[in-house]
Parts: sequence; structure tokens; C-alpha cells
Amino acid sequence: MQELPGIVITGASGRMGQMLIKTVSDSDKVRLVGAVEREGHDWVGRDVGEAMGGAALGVTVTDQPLEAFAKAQAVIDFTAPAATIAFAKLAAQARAVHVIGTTGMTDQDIAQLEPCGRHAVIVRAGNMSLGVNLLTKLTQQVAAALDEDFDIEIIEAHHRHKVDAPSGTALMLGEAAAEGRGVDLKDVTDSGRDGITGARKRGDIGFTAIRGGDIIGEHDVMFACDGEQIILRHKATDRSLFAKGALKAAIWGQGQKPGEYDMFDVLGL
Ligand SMILES: NC(=O)C1=CN([C@@H]2O[C@H](COP(=O)(O)OP(=O)(O)OC[C@H]3O[C@@H](n4cnc5c(N)ncnc54)[C@H](O)[C@@H]3O)[C@@H](O)[C@H]2O)C=CC1
Ligand SMILES: O=C(O)C1=N[C@H](C(=O)O)C[C@H](O)C1
Repeated sequence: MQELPGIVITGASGRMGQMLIKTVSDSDKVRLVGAVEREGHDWVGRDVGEAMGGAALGVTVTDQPLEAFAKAQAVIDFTAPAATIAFAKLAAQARAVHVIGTTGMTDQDIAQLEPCGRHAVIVRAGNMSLGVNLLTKLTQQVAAALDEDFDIEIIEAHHRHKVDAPSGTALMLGEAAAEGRGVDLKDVTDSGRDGITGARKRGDIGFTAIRGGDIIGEHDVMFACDGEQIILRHKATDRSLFAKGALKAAIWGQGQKPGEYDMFDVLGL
């Protein structure tokens, strides 16, 4: 009988890391084979289940990612941009599927994934949930149907600990709106308004970021013209939906050709 795919979780102690450890260890489709944290983290050397305050899972947290990746068929990575770039090189070396949920990556960061995608499967998305990926498709369709009489504004809200803005999801939605309109998002982005900004420019796609409390993730795409507004909305109320999407991507990636993919590929959207 064939062994179930082995999964390593990076950033094991993080908000998403812990949710992923739980989702993977509860699954009957995969095995948890590794948990990685940064050097010096106090979870390193401990059983990851016990470090999370539960029963032992038989997996010791390590700060040696390559050793962990070498035993795995997939790495699920929700950490930080610099860590993700380093992990991409190691996952490619180990020929493990690299599922990337990390946001806040620059264009230069993303360009560094390209050589890794020649050796291994990479699935990357600013949001791994089915709902947001559907919302992204809808945003593209609505933007294509409306002209520039409609101002497009993407409003996102997240917990107080989030370090990047606009969120990865907001940028995905912005890209989709720009694609629907047939423009380059870079030419029409309007974010970080403060002070005497001047009136809104026709055709711009605006971003508004709210940070507070424990909000998991909320995204509105507003199409506003004189006399009416259309608002498309997604609210995440549980991080498990991101973890479930990431696990689906890790399983989907088995047997795919090396390359860079996203959740549209995984979900067939
Ligand atoms: N694509 C998606 O569906 C989602 C993406 N995210 C993104 O995932 C990322 C993480 O989010 P959270 O879990 O809330 O953050 P967090 O701050 O709770 O966790 C990040 C973890 O990464 C670890 N880490 C950082 N550098 C490391 C390294 N070099 N080696 C090993 N571990 C390292 C940290 O120690 C920490 O445990 C963010 O970029 C966030 O925007 C979050 C939720 C959903
Ligand atoms: O940092 C988070 O928490 C989230 N990050 C992702 C993003 O930047 O869009 C996805 C989700 O909204 C939660």
C-alpha cells in the first residue's frame, strides 16, 4: 500500500502554523512529518503537539528546514517573505511541493520563486479559501461589465497583529479588478491616503486597510458610481478555511509538473 503524502509545516507556532498542524494531524489523507520554527524559538526541540498545549504528536520542532523537507512530499508555509524565499530554494532541492500562503512579498521576492518552480511544484495564493477565490473571479467579471463611471475600492479588515497592507487578498482582488478593466494595477493603484490627497482620479483602484482586535479577515469590493453602489463581500470567521485550502493544494500538487500555480488551478476555477 502507498504511504500517505508527508507534510511539513513551517512557522509551526504561528496563528496559521498551529491551525495547519491541527488540520494536517487530523487528516486521514496526509501525514504530519515535520514542524519548523526559526532558530532560537523556544519550541525548537519540543514535541509540536505538546508545545501547542495538547497531546504529543510524535513530531519534534526543528530549526533545520532542509532535513525536514527531505522527508516530506509537501511543505506548507505561512511565515514571512524572507523565510519563504529561503524555504522555496530548499523545497525545490528536496523536490517537495511548496504551498505558499505568506503575503507581503515584493515583486523582487516573487521573481526569486521562478527558478525554484523549474524544479518543484509551487502553489501560491494570497488567500487559500474557496470563497475568496470565487469572489476574485466575480470581481473580474463585474469590473469587466462596468465602465470607469464606477470607482473601485477594496476595503479589508484584519487583526491587530497583521504586518502587511494591503492584504494579499486585497491585492488579488485588485489584480482581478484591473484585469477585468484591461489595465495594469500598478498604473491605477491608490492606497495609503492621508492628508490633502486631491479628488479621486477616474479609473483608479483604491485600497483601504483596517487593523484591529482579532478580526480574521474581511474583504469588500465596492463599485461606486453616482446614485448606486455594488458591494461584493467575503468574511472569514475561522482560520481553518485557509488551512483546509492549503492542505487541498498540497495534495493536488502531488504528481503535477514543476511550475508555479495558484488556487484557481487547485480549485479548477
Ligand atoms: N494565503 C492565505 O490564505 C493566508 C495567508 N496568511 C499569511 O500567512 C503569514 C503568517 O500569518 P500568521 O500565522 O498570522 O503570522 P504569525 O506571525 O502568527 O506566524 C508566523 C510564524 O512564522 C515563523 N517564522 C518567521 N520566520 C521564520 C523562519 N525563518 N523559519 C521558521 N519560521 C519562521 C514565526 O516564528 C511565526 O511562528 C502572513 O503573511 C499572513 O498574511 C494568513 C492567513 C491566510
Ligand atoms: O494575515 C492574515 O491573518 C491574513 N492574511 C491573508 C491576506 O493577507 O490576505 C489572508 C487572510 O485574509 C488572513
